[in-house]
Amino acid sequence: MSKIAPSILNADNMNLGSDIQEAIDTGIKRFHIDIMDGHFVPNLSYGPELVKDFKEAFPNIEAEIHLMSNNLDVTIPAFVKAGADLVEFHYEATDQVEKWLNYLKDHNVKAGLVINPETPVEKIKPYLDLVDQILVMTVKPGFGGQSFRPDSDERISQVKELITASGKNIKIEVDGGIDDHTAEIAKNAGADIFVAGSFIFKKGPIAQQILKLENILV
Ligand SMILES: O=C(CO)[C@H](O)[C@H](O)COP(=O)(O)O
Ligand SMILES: [Co+2]
Repeated sequence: MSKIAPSILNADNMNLGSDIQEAIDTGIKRFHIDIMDGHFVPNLSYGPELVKDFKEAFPNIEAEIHLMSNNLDVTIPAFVKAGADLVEFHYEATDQVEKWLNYLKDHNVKAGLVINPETPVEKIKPYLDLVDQILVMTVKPGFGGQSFRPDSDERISQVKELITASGKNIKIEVDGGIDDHTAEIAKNAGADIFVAGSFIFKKGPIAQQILKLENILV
């Protein structure tokens, strides 16, 4: 299974279905859908209708929701109802992390916890029994096309150590500024899943860009 989760944020909105299909044709099984609420981050993106349409069009492909919202009472139930396969929300967005991780488990949706670059890595420790995935942000959330932060490899290694010590099977995902150079840095630090947006959708033919990443990640 591909370790790459393309972020559609920088895909061509007027040709979104065909951009997604082109990526699927290379073997992609999961897409990363960035939800920005204009409040937790200073940008706006998609709503639950997009996720519903995605699942209708591509029922066998995973929709991973990166929820950049602090209005979780509204947004988590809405994206669960829309058919999300995995929802990852920010540690920084709520003081009810445990409640929302349990909500996702109760609804048979995989649960991820996201940490921003400034958040101490140890903050994830109390939640390792409840998560399927930890997303280590490698840029400040809110915009595509930023540069991978140079302290990211150390943070990924620290998350890896915490997960190994816990004995749990939790995936580490990285998001922000991933290309065929930074993917290798993140991989060597212990990342399992690689989100890439502008590298896949803006820097060349989609299939060719995915292949460049696959070659690094084998
Ligand atoms: O969560 C995100 C931004 O907040 C995006 O997933 C991320 O930025 C991907 O885009 P790129 O690969 O262009 O950095
Ligand atoms: Co994202």
